[in-house]
Amino acid sequence: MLTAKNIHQYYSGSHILRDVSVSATAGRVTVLLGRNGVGKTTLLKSLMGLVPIKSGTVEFNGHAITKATPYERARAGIGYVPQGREIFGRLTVEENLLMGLASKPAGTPIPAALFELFPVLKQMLNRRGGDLSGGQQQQLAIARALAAQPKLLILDEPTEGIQPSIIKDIGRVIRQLADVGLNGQRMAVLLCEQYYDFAEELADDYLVLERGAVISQGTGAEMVSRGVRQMVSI
Ligand SMILES: Nc1ncnc2c1ncn2[C@@H]1O[C@H](COP(=O)(O)OP(=O)(O)OP(=O)(O)O)[C@@H](O)[C@H]1O
Repeated sequence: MLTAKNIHQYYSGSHILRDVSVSATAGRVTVLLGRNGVGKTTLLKSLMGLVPIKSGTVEFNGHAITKATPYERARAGIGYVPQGREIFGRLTVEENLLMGLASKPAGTPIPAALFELFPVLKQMLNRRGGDLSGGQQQQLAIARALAAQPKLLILDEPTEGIQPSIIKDIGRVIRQLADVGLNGQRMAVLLCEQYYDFAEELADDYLVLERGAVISQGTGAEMVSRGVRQMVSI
């Protein structure tokens, strides 16, 4: 579904991503791990087109999207949940969800399946985003990215600052999205995560970044034998 090859990225002269290749496949959760500041967010932003890559290629469903704008990538079927959630605090939950439909024709409804995944959002439709707890905001951010029914969901550290019970719910949702999708179509999930146990439990595939380069990758089942926990521990 998504294939990115040989990505190099720089921020004002510093080499941030070094020849990174990554792919994501329908029905599978691919986990991106690495310590603070190794370039994980930069990689996800590059895949979403939020920062232009210096060199390398990105293909989505067989089409080159290397030069596509974030809007075009959203229209092509990529959903993005940014680090820190970026909820519109003054807008209601419903309005936040409608923002997720910006790439769809006017009048496209919010998929009812979202409220089955996150029942709490249904009860809070008229509350302001800023009045929700951190965990509820994270659920809202995921639901907003799902509103346009993407084929690939990219999540940047969805467990950051979230209480354990909601982390469990989010983990269940991610598994369900990969296994059966929102409406029966299995999704590809690319998840950047610092919380190792959560990552290991969900990973069908993994890759580890260190100083902008991939130092290990394989299937989720190989994470223990390859010592991935030690690679990312501080
Ligand atoms: N806009 C920017 N301009 C210049 N340097 C940046 C910018 N954004 C990030 N960096 C630097 O690029 C490197 C990679 O940052 P990035 O946020 O991608 O790392 P990360 O692995 O996601 O870290 P974290 O886990 O802390 O979110 C860091 O050294 C960071 O300081």
